[in-house]
Amino acid sequence: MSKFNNNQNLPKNWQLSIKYVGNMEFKSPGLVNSLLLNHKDCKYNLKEIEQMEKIRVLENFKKNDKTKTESQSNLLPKQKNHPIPNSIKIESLINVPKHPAYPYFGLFATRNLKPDELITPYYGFVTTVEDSDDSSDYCLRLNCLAIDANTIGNLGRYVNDYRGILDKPNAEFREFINLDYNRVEMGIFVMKSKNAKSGIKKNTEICVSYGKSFWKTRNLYI
Ligand SMILES: C[S@@+](CC[C@H](N)C(=O)[O-])C[C@H]1O[C@@H](n2cnc3c(N)ncnc32)[C@H](O)[C@@H]1O
Repeated sequence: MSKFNNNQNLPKNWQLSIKYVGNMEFKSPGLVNSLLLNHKDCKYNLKEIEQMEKIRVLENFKKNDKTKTESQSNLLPKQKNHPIPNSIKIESLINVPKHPAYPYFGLFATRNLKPDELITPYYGFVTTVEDSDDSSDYCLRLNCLAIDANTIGNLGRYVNDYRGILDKPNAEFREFINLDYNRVEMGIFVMKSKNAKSGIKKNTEICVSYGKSFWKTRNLYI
């Protein structure tokens, strides 16, 4: 067991060299202010806030999948941990040599996921964009902040890009408002669709698009 993950329930196939977190871990406490809806330093304007989906994340996950909340010590005051979702799992690709992310991991659905459903928030180590590591394969922008799940993260860090796996992405990164904290977060959502039959079927890999610029800097899929 690594020094990071003592006394914690970890998702199956979680790599022990990575610290599992059920919430964002801010480099300094003040950074959260730019995400807080009622804070003077909030970086989002009223129109942007109005347009974002508002979700009571803990309630949502407890209701859909009967997940339990874990406790953890090094969070900001009043932060609870997001439960490990039961609706997704990390799968090793060690026996899938044709998979473009072989021999590492991918994120898969353990039940049918509905169109537009929040699959998981994306958590990791949060810094300003200036302080972030450009070369990280796990780094996402959230306005003036960067969430890097390279060494600290949750299940979201295992989502692969669709290229070479699916014809098109079945999920997407999207900002939303987590009403548990009244703050903006980044989430992985099932693609929206008017067709109730779409969504993501059980045991399918969940794949987003990282965007062309991600691959351009890595000289792949260009
Ligand atoms: C956020 S990680 C995804 C999880 C990663 N597969 C793992 O096991 O940790 C991003 C990295 O996964 C790999 N990857 C993801 N999607 C890929 C794809 N479609 N083709 C090739 N490599 C991919 C690349 O190495 C990329 O830099």
